[in-house]
Amino acid sequence: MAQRHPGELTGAASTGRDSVVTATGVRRDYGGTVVLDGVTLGIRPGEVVALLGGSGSGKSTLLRVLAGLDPEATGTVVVRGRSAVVFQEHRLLPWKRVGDNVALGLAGPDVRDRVRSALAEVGLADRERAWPAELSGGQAQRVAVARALVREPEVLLLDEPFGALDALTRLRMQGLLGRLRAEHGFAALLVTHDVDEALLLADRTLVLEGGRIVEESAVPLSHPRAPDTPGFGLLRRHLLDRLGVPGGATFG
Ligand SMILES: Nc1ncnc2c1ncn2[C@@H]1O[C@H](COP(=O)(O)OP(=O)(O)OP(=O)(O)O)[C@@H](O)[C@H]1O
Repeated sequence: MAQRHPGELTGAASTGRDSVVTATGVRRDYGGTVVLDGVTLGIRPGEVVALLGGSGSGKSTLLRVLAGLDPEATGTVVVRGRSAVVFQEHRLLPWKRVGDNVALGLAGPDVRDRVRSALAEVGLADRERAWPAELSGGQAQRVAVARALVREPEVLLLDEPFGALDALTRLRMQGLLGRLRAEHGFAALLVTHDVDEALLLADRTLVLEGGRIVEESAVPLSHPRAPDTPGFGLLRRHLLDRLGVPGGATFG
């Protein structure tokens, strides 16, 4: 896998120079089974792209490649600026307090202030000294978001970040992510199974199937969005059809 630095991109992809993430011809197989078969995509600065696809279609594999976590993949990935990853599981270290988890790997005199500010942004200003085991699932995932935010990323890579949460907490977290994105302007790749989540948050949706991006749709809906936002139902039906859930949309 070629991981290049800004300035080295030679215009190889149509996704090109105005992208904060550019992947070109990404391939990955596991023991001869091809999971990614030449994926090319770009994400523009500040753009939220939702990556949909059936179970096992390779969404998490692609996200790991974009995060630089898969040395076995081939192709080219260029990420301009800092990126941070949020996984479905919070991945907090149980032996470190919340604040120390958020501060992990950071250095400098202002780290504590930055940690406090990130925790305040996710509504957990008062939990800096708590242990991960003392948090609810939603709170732990908010700490994971704070840990990503504190790095001031240009790109957030989100792998089913709310997939393990109950429906109500999930809705709240979607709202939080939308607000943080509006305030900070980071770009994001959001891996999700949830068509509604994709349409609530994304500027564009991609569908991964057979190792390739087979579908790309703009989501030209105004914010804030809800399932009764005009146009939402049509897009929902289109995506569900594309994902092989015909008739799955009941409104629009
Ligand atoms: N470490 C691994 N070793 C072998 N096969 C793997 C490995 N990781 C993933 N796979 C396989 O690669 C395929 C894609 O997996 P991946 O987790 O990327 O899919 P996904 O679209 O994220 O799935 P889901 O939506 O169910 O999380 C699956 O068939 C999976 O079994």
